Amino acid sequence: MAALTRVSGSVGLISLLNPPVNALSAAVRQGIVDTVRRAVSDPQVKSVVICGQNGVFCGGADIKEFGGHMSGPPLVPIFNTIEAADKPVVAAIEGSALGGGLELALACHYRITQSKARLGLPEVSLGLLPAAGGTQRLPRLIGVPAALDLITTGRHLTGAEALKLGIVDQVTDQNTVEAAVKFALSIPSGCNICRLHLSERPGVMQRVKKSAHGAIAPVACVQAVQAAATLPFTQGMQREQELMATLFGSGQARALQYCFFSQRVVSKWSSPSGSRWDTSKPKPVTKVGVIGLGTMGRGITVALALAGLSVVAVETQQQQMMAAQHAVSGMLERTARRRGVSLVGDQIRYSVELEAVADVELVIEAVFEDMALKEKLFKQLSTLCKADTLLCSNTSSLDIDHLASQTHSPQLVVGMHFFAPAHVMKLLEVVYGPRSAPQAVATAMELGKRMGKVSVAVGNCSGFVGNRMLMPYVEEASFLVEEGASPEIVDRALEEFGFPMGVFRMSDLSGLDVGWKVRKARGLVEPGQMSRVRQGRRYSPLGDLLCEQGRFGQKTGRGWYLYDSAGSREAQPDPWLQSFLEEYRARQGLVSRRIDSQEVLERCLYALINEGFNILQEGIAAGPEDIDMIYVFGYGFPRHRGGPMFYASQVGLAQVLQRLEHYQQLHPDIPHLRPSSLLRRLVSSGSPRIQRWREIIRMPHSSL
Ligand SMILES: CCCCCC/C=C/CC(=O)SCCNC(=O)CCNC(=O)[C@H](O)C(C)(C)COP(=O)(O)OP(=O)(O)OC[C@H]1O[C@@H](n2cnc3c(N)ncnc32)[C@H](O)[C@@H]1OP(=O)(O)O
Repeated sequence: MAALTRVSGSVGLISLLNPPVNALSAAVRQGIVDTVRRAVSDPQVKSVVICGQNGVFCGGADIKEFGGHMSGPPLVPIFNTIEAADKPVVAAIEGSALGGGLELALACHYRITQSKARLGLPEVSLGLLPAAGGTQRLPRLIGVPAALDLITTGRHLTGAEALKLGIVDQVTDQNTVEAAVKFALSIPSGCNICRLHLSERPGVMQRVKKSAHGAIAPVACVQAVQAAATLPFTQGMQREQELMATLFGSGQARALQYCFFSQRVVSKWSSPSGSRWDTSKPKPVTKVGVIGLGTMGRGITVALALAGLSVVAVETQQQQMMAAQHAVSGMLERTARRRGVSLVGDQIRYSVELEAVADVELVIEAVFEDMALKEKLFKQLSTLCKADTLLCSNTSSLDIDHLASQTHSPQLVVGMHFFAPAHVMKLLEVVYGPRSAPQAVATAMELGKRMGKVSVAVGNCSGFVGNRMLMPYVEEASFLVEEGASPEIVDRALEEFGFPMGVFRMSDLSGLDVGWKVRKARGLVEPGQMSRVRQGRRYSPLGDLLCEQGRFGQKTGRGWYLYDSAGSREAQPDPWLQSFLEEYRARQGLVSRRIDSQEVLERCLYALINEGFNILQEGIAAGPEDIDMIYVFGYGFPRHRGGPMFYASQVGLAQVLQRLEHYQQLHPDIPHLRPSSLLRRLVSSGSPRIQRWREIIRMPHSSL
C-alpha cells in the first residue's frame, strides 16, 4: 500500500497507494513504516519525497476503521520516525492533505504543494482532534492563533493560503512531485518545525464553547493547542493523546462520522420506482431561468451565478425587479468579497417578460406560494419553453404531481426546494413525483451539487420531508406552552440540546404569519376562536391569536418574545405574553403545571422522529440518512447528534417507543404521538443498527 522507487539518482520516492483518497488504512501505515525504513537505511538515497498516487496526497486516517478494532502500526511513532530521519523528507502535496494526511506532511521537513490543493485538519468535524501530532506541530509552525483557527473550525485552505500562513515551503502550478524532487535534491538535511510563536489569543475558549453548541471536540482542540503553548513537545503529545482518548469512542464522534458518510450516501439516491443515481444520466445544464425574484428567487439566482451558470431572472413587476437587481448585485458583491473571488454578475440577464426563459434548459419557479398562481405559470412555461426543458418548483409544500399535471410533459417536472437564504443554506430537497423521469431527478441533483448543495431526493407529500416533520415538532411546542411551559423554557431546552435557536425564537425570526398562512390554507384557522380541537384533533390556536394581534415576530418587534424595535434580534421575555397565556389557560380550564426540559425534548423531538419513521415507512425518504441530512443541513439539528433518526438510534428505539406510548396515553387526541408502525417493527426486530434499517423497511410486512 506504499511503494518506494529511486528517482533522479538519489531521491527515494514513497507513493501512498490506496485509492480514491490514499486514506491511512492499516496497510498504508505498514507500507509507510516499511518504505521509510528502507529509504533511510539505503546509502544511495540522500533525500526522500512522499507523495500520493493519482493526484491525491492523502485524505487522512481511514474513517471506516474507526468503528471497529484498530490494528496495524499507530500513526504517532511513524510520524516521529519521519521527523527524526537524518535525511531530508519532503511532502509533495497534490489534491488533498487532510487530517492525518496533513499531519504526515507536518512531520516531513519540507512541504511543496500544488496551488489548488486542499489542506486542513478537519478532525473536529468528525468529533475528534488531530491526534497524530497536529495540535503540537501546527502551532509550533504557524503560531497558536492561526493553528487554533484551523484546528477548531476544521476549515480547508488552498495551497496558496497555506503558503501565506507558513504551512508549506513552496507552491507550484507545475508537476508537484517533480518540483518536490528538485527541491529535495537542493537541500541539506535538517528540519524546520521549531518556528516557535506560541502566544494565545485571550478569550478563545469562551468563544469556541459558545459557538460549539454543546459539541465537545472543539473544546478539546483548544485544550490540546493550549498544551502546545505551555508544555514541551513530548508532554504536549501526551496531552494530545489523553484528550483524543476522551473523544474517540464518544457518541458525538460516532454521530459526526455517521454524518460524514451519510452526506455521501444521500448523493446515491434511489426512488421507489426503481430509478437510481448510477443508472440515470443528468442532462447538461448551462442556462437556467428563475421566475419570481422575492427572497427565495434572489438567493437562487445568486447561488446559480456563483456556480458559474448563466441565469435568466424574471420578475414581472417592474418595481420588484429593480429592487431585486439591486439586492442580487449586493449579495454577489458581498459573497465575492468574502470568498476572495471575482464578481460573476454579468452572467445574469434580467427581464420582466416570461418569454425570456424560452431558450433555457431548466427553469426554477420561485413565485408566491399560491397553487392557482403556480398552476397558471406551469401551463405557460410548458407552452413557451423548449420541449425538453426541465420545469422545477421551489415550493416548500405544494403538490408537485399536481403542478406536473398542468404541463405537456409531467415527466420533466420536479421540486427543487431551497432553504432561505438560498445562496447560503446547504440543503436542497429534490422532490420527485410518481411521473418524474429519472433524468429529471438526476439533473436536479447534479445541479444542486454544482451549486454546492447537499441535495436529497425525496418523494412528493405535503411538506415533503423537512416541513412535514416540522409540523408535529412545532405543534408539540405550542401544546407544552398551553400546558404551562413558557416559550423561554421550551427554547432553552432545545438550545441546550444543540439547536442554534429554539422553536419560538426561530418562529419569531421567520415570521409567525408564514405558518398562519399555511394553516389558513388548510382550513384550520377560525378567526377569534379559541377552540382546541379542529379537524378532529388537538389544535393550539395560540399562534393564530398572536397573529390576530399583529404579532408576527421580529419584523413587528413582538411575537413569542418582545424586541427593542421592529427588526431587532434581541429576544426578551414579554410580560404581556405571560399574562395573555395565563388568561388563555384560565379561559380554557387548563391547569398550568411545571414542565421540565426532559419533557420538552421528548415531546418535541420524539414527535418529529415519529413522523420521520412514518416518512420512511411510506418510502418518501429512501433511508434514515436522507432525513438526517435534511435536518442537519436545513433545520439546524445539531450535527454532533447525527440528525433525528441517528439520535433516536442512540437513545434506543425501545426507549423512544415507550415514551411515545406514555405520552400518547396522556394525550390520546394528538395523533402524531401515536407510534409509527415502522418504529414498532424495528423494535420487534431487536432495534438493529441504523445502517440496517433500509433492509427492514424493504422487508415485506403486514400493516395489520
Ligand atoms: C486513539 C486512536 C487514534 C486514531 C487516530 C485517528 C486520527 C485521525 C485523523 C484523521 O485523519 S481523521 C480523517 C480526516 N480526514 C478527513 O476528514 C477527510 C475526509 N475526506 C474528504 O474530505 C473528502 O473525501 C476529500 C478527501 C476532500 C475528497 O473529496 P471528493 O469529493 O473528491 O471525494 P469523496 O466523495 O468525498 O470521497 C470519495 C470516497 O472516499 C471515501 N473517503 C474519503 N475520505 C476518506 C477517509 N479519510 N477515510 C475513509 N474513506 C474516505 C468517501 O467516503 C468516498 O467513498 P464512497 O464509497 O465513494 O462514497
